[in-house]
Amino acid sequence: MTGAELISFEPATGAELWRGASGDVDAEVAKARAGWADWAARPVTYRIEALRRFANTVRSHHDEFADLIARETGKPLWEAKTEVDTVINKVDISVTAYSERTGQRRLDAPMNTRMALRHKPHGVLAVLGPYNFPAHLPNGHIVPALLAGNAVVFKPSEKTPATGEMLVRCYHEAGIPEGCVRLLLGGPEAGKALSGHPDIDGLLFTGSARTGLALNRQFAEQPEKILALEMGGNNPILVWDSPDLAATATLIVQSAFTTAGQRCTAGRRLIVGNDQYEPLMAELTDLIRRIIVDSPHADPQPFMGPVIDSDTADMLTESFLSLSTRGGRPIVHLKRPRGNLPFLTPGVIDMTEASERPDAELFGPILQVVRTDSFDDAMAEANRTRYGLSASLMSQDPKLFDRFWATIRAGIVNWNRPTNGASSAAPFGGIGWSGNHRPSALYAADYCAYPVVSNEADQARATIGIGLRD
Ligand SMILES: NC(=O)c1ccc[n+]([C@@H]2O[C@H](COP(=O)([O-])OP(=O)(O)OC[C@H]3O[C@@H](n4cnc5c(N)ncnc54)[C@H](O)[C@@H]3O)[C@@H](O)[C@H]2O)c1
Ligand SMILES: O=CCC[C@H](NC(=O)CCC(=O)O)C(=O)O
Repeated sequence: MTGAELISFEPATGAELWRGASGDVDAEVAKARAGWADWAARPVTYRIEALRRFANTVRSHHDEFADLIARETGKPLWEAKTEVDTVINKVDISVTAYSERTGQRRLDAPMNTRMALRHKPHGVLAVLGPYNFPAHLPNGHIVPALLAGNAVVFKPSEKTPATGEMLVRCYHEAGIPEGCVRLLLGGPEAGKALSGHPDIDGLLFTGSARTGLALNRQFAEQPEKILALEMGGNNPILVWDSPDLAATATLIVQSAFTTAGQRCTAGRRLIVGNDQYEPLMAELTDLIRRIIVDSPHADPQPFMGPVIDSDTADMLTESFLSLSTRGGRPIVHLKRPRGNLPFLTPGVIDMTEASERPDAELFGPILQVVRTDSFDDAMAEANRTRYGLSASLMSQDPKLFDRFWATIRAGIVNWNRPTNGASSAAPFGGIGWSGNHRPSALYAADYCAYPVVSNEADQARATIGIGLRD
């Protein structure tokens, strides 16, 4: 039980947006436990219908919801609208995934018997959400979890409690029982108490590698609990013999700076052959100069808004400086144009000659560039990370893409496409410090239920034919 006050501020103005009290972990878990059995016992068609009502409820609040997300995260309104669309679309995608991956079907069986494969829910699942997609990403766990028959205790990021609250309100307004989806407000301490609670059956997490690794340790001796970790990335973009460098530059900007670089799949490291370096930097700097950084509701709409808060902006500014003190050469300086407000303009820094290239996810609009002589060196550089979420090759050569695909260590491997903007209709996840081999999106169905195989016959029949005395 905490009860401590929680306040969220609009990054773009610094104004207070929302204020409320942190929740009571024991009470929320107990309510979910009490609500679970009835929900799990309902036929899946009932749960599908309830979730379709949820999609319609969100649709009916579309503009209000997008406005809130834009205010609370600082992302542009156009982008917040796409986040709400993704929340809505998640329902149909999850229904398809449920039946394809975890529904029920017959398996081959000996004569006079049957074998059935069915799936059961785990029970009460905790969901911990990040701030960058405060509705879409937790919803990407919650919808498949509910569909499979679990109850959920959801703790949104302490930086986006208002969006978390609105998401849960939509489930309840749609008639999903209050015992099935519980909202727990609070910060990391509430997260720790929830993830360590003895009465949860698993944890579905989206957030940083630092937190994910701590959770991995916490769950190490609890094999009975499911743990799905969706974490960050230090994602490479490799440019090699790309014929249209203007188009390539747009894909790089889209990868690195959409959502002010606050996407787990953002392109963080640009690796480029020496002969294309100069013309590519010219295209890139031209394009970056045209990027509008402004408030979420500004007209014209900006490409990107501020980062989430001033502490984060301070940390990113210091990180950029620290990269230069290690020998990085700024190509486009990261700037903070509006005093203490957390607006940042994109920064690009050449790290080729640096004494050290730290393998850290800088979660903001910073792109590090490395030049190489050979494609092999470029591949080695791309794989020089403990993370492994997304990677892109920009090249016209299909043979290079074959080599890239075979050698790169990542869960999303793209060709002449951005590192981000992944589809909900495909599996989504990474390796290394990016996840624990429980991919989300289409494959979220897999970690929301466990398979149960039944060998069945209508009546008992004698089966031992040999080895018995008369
Ligand atoms: N792979 C993905 O799908 C994906 C998607 C979005 C964001 N991310 C990653 O999320 C990060 C940004 O989000 P963030 O800063 O909110 O992440 P975070 O790890 O700081 O927080 C995520 C959630 O965990 C809680 N938490 C923090 N410390 C905890 C602890 N010790 N025990 C239990 N709970 C704790 C937070 O309160 C929050 O709800 C980035 O690293 C980004 O790459 C990953
Ligand atoms: O910040 C991390 C998510 C980024 C986003 N990925 C998805 O939305 C995956 C699809 C899903 O979970 O439904 C992206 O790649 O931009």
